[in-house]
Amino acid sequence: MEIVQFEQELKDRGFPIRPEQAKQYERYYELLVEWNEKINLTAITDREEVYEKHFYDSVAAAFFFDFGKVDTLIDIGAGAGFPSLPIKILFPHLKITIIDSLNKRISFLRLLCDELGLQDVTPLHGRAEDFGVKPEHRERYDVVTARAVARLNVLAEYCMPFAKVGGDFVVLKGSHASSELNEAKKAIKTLGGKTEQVESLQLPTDQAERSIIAIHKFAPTPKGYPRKAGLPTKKPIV
Ligand SMILES: C[S@@+](CC[C@H](N)C(=O)[O-])C[C@H]1O[C@@H](n2cnc3c(N)ncnc32)[C@H](O)[C@@H]1O
Repeated sequence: MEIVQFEQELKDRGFPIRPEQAKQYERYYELLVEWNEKINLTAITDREEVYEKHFYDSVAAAFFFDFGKVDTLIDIGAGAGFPSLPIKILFPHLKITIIDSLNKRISFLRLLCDELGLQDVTPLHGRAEDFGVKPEHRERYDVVTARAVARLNVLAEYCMPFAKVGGDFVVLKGSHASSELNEAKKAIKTLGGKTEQVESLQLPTDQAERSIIAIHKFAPTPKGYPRKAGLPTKKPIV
């Protein structure tokens, strides 16, 4: 989608952006493409595709979940910053923590936040399973986000431990959301969650189907979760 369409779509959805925010998205695009030549960040490098499949797709979570009402957000496996950093540009008050197991991507995120002047973003290198048992991160966040990291039953084990009781896990998925949700029912319940909302939308020009799933955390995650690094993938909760 063209930049003007991106801005218009956001405006139509109730999120008009200021010129400084438009500049932040533009600079994000430039740095993504520049750094992508040195380290593998994304397969998508065309400007219009990045605006639609990375920026628009990320901020679409805000069409259904009110990030204005929360303060702290952690993004698990954010890679080049998706979905949390396009959301941060739209909601500058958010305090963001990012965890990714690839250190080169974390280095990119640090530089990106400096260049874009994004405050209160803390990128951390490591695995979700290791951070999720640390008292300073466990059950400390209002909202946990993730996109394109793992199937939902595995992802729930990575993400749910970070959410406060009363907080939410907002996950961005493609067209397989309902089968993944079925498969993840037991994991979500075991980890203290309950699915509250599943919303679908189509990307405006690509027409690809996208889903946003909001899982509410109503009870603490039992102590044994997350299990040791690698186990959630090897033996998902079924
Ligand atoms: C396919 S990329 C998706 C990146 C981004 N969320 C997006 O939508 O473009 C998956 C990312 O998750 C990270 N990742 C995978 N498993 C992880 C784990 N257990 N803990 C932390 N990061 C993980 C990888 O390093 C990678 O950067």
